[in-house]
Amino acid sequence: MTLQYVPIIDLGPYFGGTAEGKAAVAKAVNQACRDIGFLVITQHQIPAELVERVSQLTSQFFDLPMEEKRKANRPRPDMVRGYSAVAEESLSYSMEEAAPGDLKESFSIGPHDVPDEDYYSEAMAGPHFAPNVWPTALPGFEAAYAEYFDAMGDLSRSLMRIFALALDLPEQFFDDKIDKHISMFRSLRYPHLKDGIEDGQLRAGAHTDYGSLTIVKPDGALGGLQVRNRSGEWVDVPYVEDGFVVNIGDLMMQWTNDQWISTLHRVINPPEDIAGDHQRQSLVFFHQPNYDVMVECLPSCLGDDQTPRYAPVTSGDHLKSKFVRQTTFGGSKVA
Ligand SMILES: O=C(O)CCC(=O)C(=O)O
Ligand SMILES: [Fe+2]
Repeated sequence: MTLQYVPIIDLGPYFGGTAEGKAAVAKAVNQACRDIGFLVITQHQIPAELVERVSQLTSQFFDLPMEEKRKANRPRPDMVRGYSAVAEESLSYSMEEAAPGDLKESFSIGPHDVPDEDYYSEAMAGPHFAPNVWPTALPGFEAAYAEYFDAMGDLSRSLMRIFALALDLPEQFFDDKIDKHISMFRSLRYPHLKDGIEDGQLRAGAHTDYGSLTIVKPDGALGGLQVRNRSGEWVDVPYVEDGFVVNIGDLMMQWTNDQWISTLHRVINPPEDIAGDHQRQSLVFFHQPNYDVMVECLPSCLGDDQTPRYAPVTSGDHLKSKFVRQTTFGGSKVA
Protein backbone atom coordinates (compact mmCIF):
# COMPACT_ATOMS: atom_id res chain seq x y z
CA MET A 1 0.00 0.00 0.00
CA THR A 2 1.32 3.45 -0.92
CA LEU A 3 1.73 5.92 1.94
CA GLN A 4 -0.55 8.92 1.45
CA TYR A 5 0.71 10.74 4.55
CA VAL A 6 4.13 11.70 5.82
CA PRO A 7 5.32 9.01 8.27
CA ILE A 8 7.13 9.68 11.56
CA ILE A 9 10.24 7.52 11.84
CA ASP A 10 12.27 7.00 15.03
CA LEU A 11 16.00 6.86 14.17
CA GLY A 12 16.83 5.42 17.63
CA PRO A 13 17.22 1.84 16.38
CA TYR A 14 19.65 3.01 13.66
CA PHE A 15 21.86 4.83 16.15
CA GLY A 16 21.52 1.83 18.51
CA GLY A 17 23.85 0.15 16.03
CA THR A 18 22.43 -3.38 15.72
CA ALA A 19 22.03 -4.87 12.26
CA GLU A 20 18.31 -5.48 12.88
CA GLY A 21 17.75 -1.94 14.15
CA LYS A 22 19.52 -0.43 11.14
CA ALA A 23 17.64 -2.67 8.71
CA ALA A 24 14.27 -1.75 10.25
CA VAL A 25 14.95 2.00 9.96
CA ALA A 26 16.27 1.60 6.40
CA LYS A 27 13.12 -0.26 5.40
CA ALA A 28 10.81 2.42 6.78
CA VAL A 29 12.87 5.19 5.16
CA ASN A 30 12.88 3.35 1.83
CA GLN A 31 9.10 3.21 1.83
CA ALA A 32 8.78 6.90 2.77
CA CYS A 33 11.18 7.96 -0.01
CA ARG A 34 9.44 5.80 -2.62
CA ASP A 35 5.88 6.70 -1.71
CA ILE A 36 5.85 10.33 -0.60
CA GLY A 37 9.45 11.66 -0.55
CA PHE A 38 9.02 13.07 2.97
CA LEU A 39 9.42 11.80 6.52
CA VAL A 40 9.56 13.26 10.00
CA ILE A 41 12.46 11.95 12.09
CA THR A 42 12.74 11.69 15.88
CA GLN A 43 15.66 10.52 18.11
CA HIS A 44 18.03 12.18 15.66
CA GLN A 45 20.74 13.03 18.22
CA ILE A 46 20.71 16.79 17.60
CA PRO A 47 20.74 18.54 20.99
CA ALA A 48 17.51 20.45 21.72
CA GLU A 49 19.64 23.22 23.26
CA LEU A 50 21.34 23.91 19.91
CA VAL A 51 18.06 24.07 18.02
CA GLU A 52 16.62 26.38 20.68
CA ARG A 53 19.67 28.68 20.64
CA VAL A 54 19.65 28.97 16.83
CA SER A 55 15.87 29.54 16.80
CA GLN A 56 16.16 32.33 19.40
CA LEU A 57 19.01 34.07 17.59
CA THR A 58 17.15 33.74 14.30
CA SER A 59 14.10 35.40 15.73
CA GLN A 60 16.26 38.18 17.17
CA PHE A 61 17.86 38.66 13.76
CA PHE A 62 14.58 38.94 11.86
CA ASP A 63 13.27 41.34 14.55
CA LEU A 64 16.15 43.76 13.86
CA PRO A 65 15.36 46.99 11.98
CA MET A 66 15.59 46.60 8.21
CA GLU A 67 18.71 48.80 7.94
CA GLU A 68 20.51 46.47 10.36
CA LYS A 69 19.44 43.35 8.42
CA ARG A 70 20.47 45.00 5.15
CA LYS A 71 24.04 45.26 6.48
CA ALA A 72 24.19 41.48 5.94
CA ASN A 73 22.52 41.71 2.51
CA ARG A 74 23.00 39.03 -0.12
CA PRO A 75 26.13 40.15 -1.97
CA ARG A 76 25.35 38.93 -5.52
CA PRO A 77 22.51 37.12 -7.25
CA ASP A 78 24.64 34.01 -7.78
CA MET A 79 25.85 33.93 -4.16
CA VAL A 80 23.28 32.58 -1.76
CA ARG A 81 24.63 34.24 1.34
CA GLY A 82 23.15 36.67 3.85
CA TYR A 83 19.80 38.39 3.96
CA SER A 84 16.93 38.57 1.44
CA ALA A 85 13.76 40.52 2.18
CA VAL A 86 10.12 39.50 1.67
CA ALA A 87 9.04 38.80 -1.94
CA GLU A 88 12.60 39.03 -3.32
CA GLU A 89 12.39 35.35 -4.22
CA SER A 90 9.80 32.95 -5.54
CA LEU A 91 10.34 29.22 -5.29
CA SER A 92 7.81 28.56 -8.01
CA TYR A 93 10.14 30.21 -10.52
CA SER A 94 12.28 27.12 -10.41
CA MET A 95 9.26 25.16 -11.64
CA GLU A 96 9.24 27.21 -14.88
CA GLU A 97 6.17 29.19 -14.07
CA ALA A 98 6.15 32.82 -13.02
CA ALA A 99 4.60 33.45 -9.62
CA PRO A 100 4.39 36.37 -7.21
CA GLY A 101 7.25 36.64 -4.70
CA ASP A 102 7.17 34.40 -1.64
CA LEU A 103 5.93 35.92 1.60
CA LYS A 104 9.13 35.29 3.51
CA GLU A 105 12.50 36.74 4.40
CA SER A 106 15.61 34.62 4.66
CA PHE A 107 19.18 34.44 5.89
CA SER A 108 21.59 31.93 4.31
CA ILE A 109 25.03 30.53 4.97
CA GLY A 110 27.25 28.01 3.18
CA PRO A 111 30.32 26.08 4.31
CA HIS A 112 32.45 27.89 6.89
CA ASP A 113 36.14 27.50 7.86
CA VAL A 114 36.90 26.60 4.26
CA PRO A 115 40.49 25.25 3.89
CA ASP A 116 42.95 27.37 1.94
CA GLU A 117 43.37 24.81 -0.86
CA ASP A 118 42.86 24.99 -4.63
CA TYR A 119 39.89 22.60 -4.55
CA TYR A 120 37.80 25.24 -2.81
CA SER A 121 38.76 28.16 -5.03
CA GLU A 122 39.29 26.77 -8.53
CA ALA A 123 36.87 27.65 -11.34
CA MET A 124 34.80 24.48 -10.91
CA ALA A 125 34.14 25.40 -7.28
CA GLY A 126 32.16 28.41 -8.56
CA PRO A 127 30.43 30.30 -5.74
CA HIS A 128 29.87 27.17 -3.61
CA PHE A 129 32.47 28.20 -1.04
CA ALA A 130 31.79 31.94 -1.22
CA PRO A 131 32.48 33.66 2.10
CA ASN A 132 29.58 33.99 4.49
CA VAL A 133 28.11 37.33 5.42
CA TRP A 134 27.28 37.86 9.10
CA PRO A 135 25.15 40.33 11.03
CA THR A 136 27.33 42.27 13.46
CA ALA A 137 24.62 43.21 15.95
CA LEU A 138 24.12 39.76 17.51
CA PRO A 139 26.88 38.19 19.62
CA GLY A 140 26.94 34.41 19.35
CA PHE A 141 25.04 34.34 16.05
CA GLU A 142 27.95 33.30 13.84
CA ALA A 143 29.13 30.58 16.25
CA ALA A 144 25.63 29.15 16.66
CA TYR A 145 25.00 29.09 12.92
CA ALA A 146 28.36 27.43 12.25
CA GLU A 147 27.63 24.81 14.92
CA TYR A 148 24.18 24.14 13.46
CA PHE A 149 25.61 23.83 9.94
CA ASP A 150 28.07 21.18 11.20
CA ALA A 151 25.40 19.32 13.20
CA MET A 152 23.15 19.20 10.11
CA GLY A 153 26.11 18.00 8.01
CA ASP A 154 26.62 15.14 10.47
CA LEU A 155 22.93 14.27 10.55
CA SER A 156 22.87 14.32 6.74
CA ARG A 157 25.77 11.86 6.67
CA SER A 158 23.78 9.53 8.95
CA LEU A 159 20.72 9.92 6.74
CA MET A 160 22.79 9.21 3.62
CA ARG A 161 24.08 6.05 5.36
CA ILE A 162 20.49 5.01 6.02
CA PHE A 163 19.72 5.82 2.37
CA ALA A 164 22.62 3.60 1.29
CA LEU A 165 21.26 0.68 3.33
CA ALA A 166 17.78 1.33 1.96
CA LEU A 167 19.17 1.16 -1.58
CA ASP A 168 21.07 -2.10 -0.94
CA LEU A 169 24.43 -0.36 -1.09
CA PRO A 170 27.30 -0.57 1.42
CA GLU A 171 26.46 1.69 4.37
CA GLN A 172 29.40 4.04 3.66
CA PHE A 173 28.69 4.27 -0.09
CA PHE A 174 27.96 8.01 -0.02
CA ASP A 175 30.59 9.01 2.59
CA ASP A 176 33.35 10.08 0.18
CA LYS A 177 30.81 11.86 -2.04
CA ILE A 178 29.68 14.21 0.71
CA ASP A 179 32.86 14.89 2.69
CA LYS A 180 33.25 18.34 1.08
CA HIS A 181 29.55 19.01 0.73
CA ILE A 182 28.31 22.32 -0.66
CA SER A 183 25.18 22.51 1.46
CA MET A 184 23.31 25.62 2.47
CA PHE A 185 21.67 26.48 5.77
CA ARG A 186 18.90 29.00 5.49
CA SER A 187 16.58 30.40 8.12
CA LEU A 188 13.18 31.67 7.05
CA ARG A 189 10.75 34.09 8.65
CA TYR A 190 7.24 34.20 7.25
CA PRO A 191 5.87 37.45 8.62
CA HIS A 192 2.38 38.38 9.75
CA LEU A 193 0.25 38.79 6.67
CA LYS A 194 -1.22 42.15 5.89
CA ASP A 195 -3.45 43.35 3.08
CA GLY A 196 -2.10 43.51 -0.44
CA ILE A 197 -1.38 39.84 -0.96
CA GLU A 198 -1.59 38.99 -4.64
CA ASP A 199 -3.71 36.17 -5.98
CA GLY A 200 -1.84 32.93 -5.58
CA GLN A 201 0.84 34.49 -3.39
CA LEU A 202 1.91 31.97 -0.76
CA ARG A 203 4.40 31.86 2.08
CA ALA A 204 6.36 29.55 -0.21
CA GLY A 205 5.05 28.58 -3.64
CA ALA A 206 4.89 24.94 -4.74
CA HIS A 207 8.35 23.61 -5.61
CA THR A 208 10.72 20.69 -5.26
CA ASP A 209 14.13 21.00 -3.62
CA TYR A 210 17.31 20.55 -5.67
CA GLY A 211 19.82 18.51 -3.80
CA SER A 212 20.31 15.21 -2.03
CA LEU A 213 18.12 15.89 0.99
CA THR A 214 16.64 18.73 3.04
CA ILE A 215 16.25 18.88 6.83
CA VAL A 216 13.64 21.34 8.12
CA LYS A 217 12.97 22.45 11.68
CA PRO A 218 9.60 24.21 11.51
CA ASP A 219 8.00 25.95 14.43
CA GLY A 220 4.45 24.92 15.26
CA ALA A 221 2.70 27.98 13.76
CA LEU A 222 -0.49 27.58 11.79
CA GLY A 223 0.00 28.02 8.09
CA GLY A 224 2.52 25.30 7.53
CA LEU A 225 4.19 22.91 5.22
CA GLN A 226 2.15 20.76 2.85
CA VAL A 227 3.20 18.08 0.39
CA ARG A 228 1.43 16.70 -2.65
CA ASN A 229 0.99 12.95 -2.35
CA ARG A 230 0.85 10.48 -5.22
CA SER A 231 -2.94 10.87 -5.42
CA GLY A 232 -2.46 14.59 -6.09
CA GLU A 233 -3.85 15.75 -2.73
CA TRP A 234 -2.11 18.34 -0.58
CA VAL A 235 -1.52 16.89 2.89
CA ASP A 236 -0.11 18.61 5.99
CA VAL A 237 3.28 17.54 7.26
CA PRO A 238 2.72 16.53 10.90
CA TYR A 239 4.30 18.86 13.43
CA VAL A 240 6.43 16.99 15.97
CA GLU A 241 7.99 19.23 18.59
CA ASP A 242 11.38 17.53 18.83
CA GLY A 243 11.36 16.18 15.28
CA PHE A 244 12.84 17.30 11.97
CA VAL A 245 11.14 17.10 8.59
CA VAL A 246 13.32 15.40 5.98
CA ASN A 247 12.68 15.30 2.25
CA ILE A 248 14.67 14.20 -0.73
CA GLY A 249 15.54 16.57 -3.56
CA ASP A 250 15.78 16.35 -7.35
CA LEU A 251 19.37 15.12 -7.31
CA MET A 252 18.50 12.10 -5.17
CA MET A 253 15.50 11.36 -7.39
CA GLN A 254 17.86 11.34 -10.35
CA TRP A 255 20.45 9.21 -8.50
CA THR A 256 17.75 6.60 -7.80
CA ASN A 257 16.45 6.71 -11.39
CA ASP A 258 13.06 8.04 -10.15
CA GLN A 259 12.63 5.15 -7.71
CA TRP A 260 12.49 7.78 -4.96
CA ILE A 261 10.54 10.96 -5.46
CA SER A 262 11.38 14.60 -4.95
CA THR A 263 7.93 15.76 -3.94
CA LEU A 264 6.19 19.03 -4.66
CA HIS A 265 5.64 21.01 -1.44
CA ARG A 266 4.60 24.49 -0.36
CA VAL A 267 4.02 26.63 2.72
CA ILE A 268 0.44 27.83 2.88
CA ASN A 269 -0.83 31.05 4.44
CA PRO A 270 -2.52 30.95 7.84
CA PRO A 271 -6.36 31.25 7.96
CA GLU A 272 -7.39 34.78 7.00
CA ASP A 273 -9.01 35.73 10.31
CA ILE A 274 -5.79 35.18 12.24
CA ALA A 275 -3.23 35.91 9.54
CA GLY A 276 -2.37 39.37 10.88
CA ASP A 277 -1.03 37.83 14.04
CA HIS A 278 0.72 34.65 12.98
CA GLN A 279 4.29 34.61 11.88
CA ARG A 280 6.23 31.44 11.23
CA GLN A 281 9.90 30.61 11.36
CA SER A 282 11.78 27.62 10.04
CA LEU A 283 15.38 26.42 9.85
CA VAL A 284 16.14 24.71 6.55
CA PHE A 285 19.31 22.78 5.67
CA PHE A 286 19.76 21.91 1.99
CA HIS A 287 22.29 19.11 1.69
CA GLN A 288 24.28 18.95 -1.56
CA PRO A 289 27.15 16.52 -2.31
CA ASN A 290 30.72 17.56 -3.24
CA TYR A 291 30.59 19.65 -6.43
CA ASP A 292 32.74 17.19 -8.42
CA VAL A 293 30.78 14.04 -7.60
CA MET A 294 29.41 12.36 -10.70
CA VAL A 295 25.80 11.41 -10.12
CA GLU A 296 24.89 8.36 -12.21
CA CYS A 297 21.70 6.35 -11.80
CA LEU A 298 22.52 3.67 -9.24
CA PRO A 299 22.74 0.18 -10.81
CA SER A 300 20.36 -1.23 -8.17
CA CYS A 301 17.71 1.28 -9.33
CA LEU A 302 17.82 0.56 -13.06
CA GLY A 303 14.94 -1.92 -13.15
CA ASP A 304 14.28 -4.71 -15.64
CA ASP A 305 15.22 -2.82 -18.79
CA GLN A 306 18.50 -1.62 -17.20
CA THR A 307 18.00 1.80 -18.76
CA PRO A 308 18.99 4.96 -16.91
CA ARG A 309 16.56 7.84 -17.34
CA TYR A 310 19.23 10.49 -16.86
CA ALA A 311 22.67 11.23 -18.24
CA PRO A 312 25.40 11.46 -15.59
CA VAL A 313 25.89 14.94 -14.15
CA THR A 314 28.10 16.40 -11.45
CA SER A 315 26.51 17.69 -8.28
CA GLY A 316 27.87 21.19 -9.00
CA ASP A 317 26.54 21.27 -12.60
CA HIS A 318 23.17 19.98 -11.48
CA LEU A 319 22.85 22.78 -8.95
CA LYS A 320 24.06 25.33 -11.50
CA SER A 321 21.44 24.17 -14.02
CA LYS A 322 18.73 25.11 -11.53
CA PHE A 323 20.19 28.59 -11.18
CA VAL A 324 20.37 29.09 -14.94
CA ARG A 325 16.72 28.09 -15.28
CA GLN A 326 15.79 30.64 -12.65
CA THR A 327 17.71 33.48 -14.19
CA THR A 328 15.82 32.87 -17.43
CA PHE A 329 12.80 33.96 -15.47
CA GLY A 330 14.52 37.09 -14.41
CA GLY A 331 16.08 37.04 -11.07
CA SER A 332 17.99 35.74 -8.19
CA LYS A 333 15.45 33.13 -7.33
CA VAL A 334 16.66 30.15 -5.38
CA ALA A 335 15.26 27.35 -3.31
O1 LIG B 1 9.62 26.66 5.72
C1 LIG B 1 9.42 25.46 5.47
O2 LIG B 1 8.81 24.73 6.26
C2 LIG B 1 9.91 24.83 4.21
C3 LIG B 1 10.48 25.78 3.20
C4 LIG B 1 10.90 25.13 1.94
O3 LIG B 1 10.31 24.19 1.48
C5 LIG B 1 12.08 25.63 1.21
O4 LIG B 1 12.60 26.71 1.55
O5 LIG B 1 12.54 24.94 0.26
FE1 LIG C 1 11.46 23.27 -0.12
